[in-house]
Amino acid sequence: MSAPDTDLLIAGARVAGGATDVLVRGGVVVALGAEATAEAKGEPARLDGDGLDLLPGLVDVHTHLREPGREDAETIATGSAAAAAGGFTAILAMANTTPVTDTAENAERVLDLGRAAGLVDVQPIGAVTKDLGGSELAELALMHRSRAAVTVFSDDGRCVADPRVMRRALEYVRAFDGVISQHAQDPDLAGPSACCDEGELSGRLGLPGWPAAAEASIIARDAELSLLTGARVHVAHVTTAEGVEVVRWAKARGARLTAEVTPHHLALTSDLLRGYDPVYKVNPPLRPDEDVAALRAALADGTIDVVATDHAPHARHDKEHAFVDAAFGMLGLETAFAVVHDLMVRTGEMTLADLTRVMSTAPARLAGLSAAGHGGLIEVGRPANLVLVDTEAPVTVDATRSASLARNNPWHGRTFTGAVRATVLRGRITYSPQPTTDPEVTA
Ligand SMILES: NC(=O)N[C@@H](CC(=O)O)C(=O)O
Ligand SMILES: [Zn+2]
Ligand SMILES: [Zn+2]
Repeated sequence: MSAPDTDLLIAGARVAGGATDVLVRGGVVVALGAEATAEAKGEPARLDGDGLDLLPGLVDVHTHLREPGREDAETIATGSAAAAAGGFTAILAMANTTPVTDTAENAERVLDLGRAAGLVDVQPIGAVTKDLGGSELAELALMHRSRAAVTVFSDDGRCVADPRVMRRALEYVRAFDGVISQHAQDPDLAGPSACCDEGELSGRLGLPGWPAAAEASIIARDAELSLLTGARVHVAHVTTAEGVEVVRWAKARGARLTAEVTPHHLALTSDLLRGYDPVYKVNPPLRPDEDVAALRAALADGTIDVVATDHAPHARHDKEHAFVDAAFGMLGLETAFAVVHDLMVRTGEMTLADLTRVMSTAPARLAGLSAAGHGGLIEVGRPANLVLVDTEAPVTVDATRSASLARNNPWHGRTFTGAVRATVLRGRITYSPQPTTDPEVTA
């Protein structure tokens, strides 16, 4: 997507603490402070940053867009709009579409659809195995060498359970410093109908569960395989205290292992399943209080590197079923900033700079998007991928008003402190609910 012709002046926002003006031209930050206002040409588009904080655009390493295959649940365009509304400037699209993103051609198609939508950079994730089958490796190197330049691979939705397949995949991606994002859950440790945390509650609800050991054992195995191969492993959606402990141990041993947590696993507990509402059905499942507390502590102390949404849109007729029959997954792009800010920053467990690290800088680095101008500092010469946030504003989530096509939103009716006021992709305003002097450029 080309940069807009007019300048963009973001006036008076706090950048790393101090209020300043930021001038964007040709998609790049060209001046900060007094120079920004002085140098602005003609009638620049304006964003009023008074009382707001300007951060590098958020980056999500775990998004499910349902295109191709399930455009009734989400398209690349609607998912991109949800991402922009959530303050994201780049998202990684998971491979579990129909067809699966397991070839260079399929990856390029996702990339091109993302560019056509033009609201966020959509970077395809490649499947580890053909058709997510778990046995035969997908075209890893071809996907990497394609225009899509795939560096993150995942069979997410499924665990790469076979250790020999995981080892071979790691050996392949090590050649170009790729990374495998693992849905860490041993399928042999739970029946095929598992749908909640295995524990006291699953017994009471009469639902089959996944034990924490199913997560921890795969993380431990993959840490060993990372040490063996020298390749990078990323643990998708960690959910248990045991899992966190294994991540800590793996890092202490020097494994090239990173880990992510979702906003919903940081905020919601398995108690919510008492009402059998399928909106709370997600894979891996919501866990009890002790696990949630361990996840928050691990995010705050840096054991968990990134927050990722695992945005998983579903059509109504797939989600609105009896609990056991409903699809797994919940929406997350539009609410991630509010939830994480409210839970971790407003409470004092993290600073806004920490949030920027876990939601922008670290995910950008993980996905190899730093060079493309995601994450990192707001400084002259850097691409203007930015988000303007209000850390004081209350936001009440209304599931009926969403840029996403889907409505499986677990946050409906909840109020959080922290709102996205505008998102900027290479100087273009991709989301802005507030009036600007140039209404033409508002999304
Ligand atoms: N998170 C989910 O519950 N569902 C995901 C798959 C996944 O992330 O494992 C989906 O594709 O719907
Ligand atoms: Zn998953
Ligand atoms: Zn997922």
